[in-house]
Amino acid sequence: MSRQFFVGGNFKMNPNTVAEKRALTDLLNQAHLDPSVEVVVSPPFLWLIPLKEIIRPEIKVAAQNCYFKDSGAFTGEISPLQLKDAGIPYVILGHSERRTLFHETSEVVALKTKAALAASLSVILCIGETLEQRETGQTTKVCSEQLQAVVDVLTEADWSKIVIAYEPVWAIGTGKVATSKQAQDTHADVRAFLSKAVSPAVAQSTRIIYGGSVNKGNCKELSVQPDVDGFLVGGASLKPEFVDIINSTLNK
Ligand SMILES: O=C[C@H](O)COP(=O)(O)O
Repeated sequence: MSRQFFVGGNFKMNPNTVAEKRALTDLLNQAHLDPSVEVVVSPPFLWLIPLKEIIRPEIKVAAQNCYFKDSGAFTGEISPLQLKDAGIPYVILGHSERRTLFHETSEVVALKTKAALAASLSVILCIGETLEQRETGQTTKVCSEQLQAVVDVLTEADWSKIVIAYEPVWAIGTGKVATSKQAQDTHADVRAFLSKAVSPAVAQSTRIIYGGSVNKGNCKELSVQPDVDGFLVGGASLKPEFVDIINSTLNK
């Protein structure tokens, strides 16, 4: 089964100025983008709706987080229903910055994933190991445990709206990209886990994308790996090279 290549731009807490926002929007609106690639950009909450209104229609937008309740006294949070009502189709959940800096456990990520799917959002579900965990041979175990928490609360049908982003923590924002072999091997392990824990059909159809220091220099080699179905791009998604990354599978 062929899986549509997916490129997400996670802007994180950027950009800060109107001029930078305009430059980024103009870049994406004017570039030639491979029409076969699903492109999703994820700005900070404040910019979600304005960006959605001015970005070319084939580019979708994603929130960078949401809570697991529909409404109520949860100061500072945004609910999946509010995102849905605002016409936001995707949400990123479980990013390592949320797990580390904001102490989100795999169980909380699972609750958020379940709530987002219940609100008919699609989810970019992030998993990944630290450097110490990789060096002690725990990569597969860590990724499997992070996924198992989500498997435990979902049905098989729910997986059609999930894109898994494998993002080794040691490669995020460090300039240290995983080698194409490291990425391929881990993606293959994640797919094998899905096959056992959910079903072979879900394993075959679920997109597993790579994130961590992706740039225009390394995207092509990563993109040809059979289990790499796209990218979640941080720093480079704020730069003109994001267009090269979106187009990385052209003429491959
Ligand atoms: O969500 C994106 C990842 O955190 C990757 O960020 P990066 O491309 O800046 O390393």
